[in-house]
Amino acid sequence: MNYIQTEIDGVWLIEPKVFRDERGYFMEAFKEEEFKAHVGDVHFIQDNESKSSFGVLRGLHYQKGEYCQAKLVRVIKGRVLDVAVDLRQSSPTFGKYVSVELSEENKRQFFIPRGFAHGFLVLSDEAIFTYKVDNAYAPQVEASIRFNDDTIGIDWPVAEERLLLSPKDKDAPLFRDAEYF
Ligand SMILES: Cc1cn([C@H]2C[C@H](O)[C@@H](COP(=O)(O)OP(=O)(O)O[C@H]3O[C@@H](C)C(=O)[C@@H](O)[C@H]3O)O2)c(=O)[nH]c1=O
Repeated sequence: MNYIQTEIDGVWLIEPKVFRDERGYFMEAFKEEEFKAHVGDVHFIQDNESKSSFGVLRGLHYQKGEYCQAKLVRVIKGRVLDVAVDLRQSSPTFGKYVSVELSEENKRQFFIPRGFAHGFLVLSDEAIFTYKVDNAYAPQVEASIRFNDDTIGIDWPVAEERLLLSPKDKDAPLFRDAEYF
């Protein structure tokens, strides 16, 4: 696997080695020791999966305080634009974001450490998204930031009229009202 540092410290792009033959392909999707050596000692405790159709935008999500989560995300069907927003107040990239296209074809993975908000937009007809998290789901402290907040200025490649968001995400607070880390 190739571990590539992104422009935001702590956010990684991971490219698995894919072995193709006449049967199809094989790849190692997660290797704890290797992950630890490159990225750090993250103990994942839960795997999640969601399916969404074109234009679905989930995010920007985070869990507050001690329930914050690191996420290792990937796409097993379709194509998405995945985005991580730095909420770490002492970080030189506080308020900045990094985005990457993840797809069934490129099989890239994206690691988002604790202290970030995360979201993704589906670019294919359908996408199945799967991810590991290192902390328990805690609905009492889950929070969203508005996907089109001007301060963050994410360049989403689908027109707003075509987006489908949950009511909670549509009315999410702005970045200036978020809880930072
Ligand atoms: C995230 C989550 C949701 N749920 C339930 C709550 C709810 O009834 C249903 C759908 O939840 P949501 O609308 O929050 O699902 P969704 O919008 O897909 O939320 C996810 O979005 C992406 C961008 C992330 O980064 C994730 O951490 C998570 O916040 O699933 C769980 O039971 N466990 C979980 O870990």
